[in-house]
Amino acid sequence: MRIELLSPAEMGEADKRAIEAGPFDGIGLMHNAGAAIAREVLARYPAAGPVHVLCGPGNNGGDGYVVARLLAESGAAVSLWASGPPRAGSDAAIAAAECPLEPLPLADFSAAPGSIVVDALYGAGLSKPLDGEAARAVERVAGLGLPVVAVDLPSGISGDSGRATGPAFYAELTVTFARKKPGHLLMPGRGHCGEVVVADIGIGDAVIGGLQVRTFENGPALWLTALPVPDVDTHKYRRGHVGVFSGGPASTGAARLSALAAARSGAGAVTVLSPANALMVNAAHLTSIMLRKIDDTAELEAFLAERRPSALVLGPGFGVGEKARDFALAVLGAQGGVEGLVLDADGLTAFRQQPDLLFAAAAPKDGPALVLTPHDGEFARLFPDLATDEVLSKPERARKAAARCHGIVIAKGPDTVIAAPDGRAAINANGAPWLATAGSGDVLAGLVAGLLAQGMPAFEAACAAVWMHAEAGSHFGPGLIAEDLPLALVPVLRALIAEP
Ligand SMILES: NC(=O)C1=CN([C@@H]2O[C@H](COP(=O)(O)OP(=O)(O)OC[C@H]3O[C@@H](n4cnc5c(N)ncnc54)[C@H](O)[C@@H]3O)[C@@H](O)[C@H]2O)[C@@H](O)CC1
Ligand SMILES: [K+]
Repeated sequence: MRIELLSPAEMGEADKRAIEAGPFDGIGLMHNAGAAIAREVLARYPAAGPVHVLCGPGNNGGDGYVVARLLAESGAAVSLWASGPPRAGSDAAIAAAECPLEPLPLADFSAAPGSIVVDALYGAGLSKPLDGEAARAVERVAGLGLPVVAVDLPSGISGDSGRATGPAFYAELTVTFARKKPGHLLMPGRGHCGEVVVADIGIGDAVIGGLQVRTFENGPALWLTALPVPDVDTHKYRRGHVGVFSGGPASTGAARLSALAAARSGAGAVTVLSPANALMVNAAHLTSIMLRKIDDTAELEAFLAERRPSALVLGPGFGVGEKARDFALAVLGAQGGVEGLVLDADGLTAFRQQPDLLFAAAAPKDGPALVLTPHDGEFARLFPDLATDEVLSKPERARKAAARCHGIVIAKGPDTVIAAPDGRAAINANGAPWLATAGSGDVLAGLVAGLLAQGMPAFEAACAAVWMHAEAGSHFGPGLIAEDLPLALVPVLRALIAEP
């Protein structure tokens, strides 16, 4: 698996352990890093004009000296601009000494149109916003519209959080080492990186494996083996039964979108649980999906006992209030059979005054799994302190929220993060802007429930649902509305199930 995302601290540790393990020492790794970047520059810009390499004072700058030397050796016209000499005795100082080019002061940086910029100012060591000559260099490069190849990370972007606390380069290509970092996938970092290439610089899989990394890029490698595939002799109720709570007569569509998605995900049976006054509206729009009247907790408990649904969705179009809270707590307190509850939209907002009530109900280990699917606004309603903590990255926020609510948190957005109470987190990177459409979240909630109902573990189910949902949206593309999504899941599922 190469889906681990290394924080800058973990990457530093990987460097250290790789050096201890050999065969490469620090300067050896730096030579490999520089060579990988030079190779990409030569391959992608074969007819390039002059290349301007901007070097910072640390080891990111060290990589830059190697790139400048190798490009010059290959016959390219190279200018070297440095913010100052590297620290004596560092690997960067060795790389600078090996580079025959005379560095020019970064403060004087200028370049003609048609040039290429290699950004080796700051990488994993970024500790404060870019200012002074580095900030001016970012401005000049942007003003000239020059293509930028970033070494490790575009300078100004945090590898941990993807945040830009000040000016930052916009790269066309970012070449990073061993594994991606969270900052390559989190916004706004992802938008600054351009294409991201991961170069092997001699840090082995065994070294990475020894780090016990808890952050991953979301993709099939993370959950494919847990994806439910029906046995030949299966029965519809063995494929899981999903119940989706419907809102009143004027807001039933959201529940049906969830129900359809649950059905398309492979759940054997799906029932829309409707208040009496919305039964006719729901009945007029449902065919293979079943319908049952539920107006109060007693009717809900009877349904849970008789029909033994394996997962439920509460929230889409449901309305905010006591009924939402009572139903959610009744599901979480159900004895046996219920694998999970997906709480979305109104189901989340309903607990804004008393989130602890919800979190306590999800605490028992043998109870149904809780999956929350908040967008930023809903997240802030349930976890106001975490939402306003500017120090935390999005994965750290989601992790803390997951631990607090004893459930899986799907923190939605262009860089959706899925986190588990045990500290695992996955960052989704196949999101498509087409998904920003009304009802898209209802489909996601149904999809999670459909996978949960088929026995997929909650973290894996949440990760798989987010990825498949995004994949379906990207495949469909322009014109997508939420009604299209359940059917657009079919080719995505087919391709996954066909994978060896
Ligand atoms: N042996 C190794 O450790 C290897 C490191 N590599 C490179 O080394 C980089 C990390 O090197 P460093 O840890 O030296 O860190 P950087 O080169 O990113 O930063 C160097 C130093 O600059 C200072 N600094 C940070 N942000 C600043 C700002 N905005 N303005 C002014 N000064 C600032 C800090 O004191 C920081 O330690 C990686 O990104 C990668 O490019 C690669 O060569 C692979 C091998
Ligand atoms: K950089």
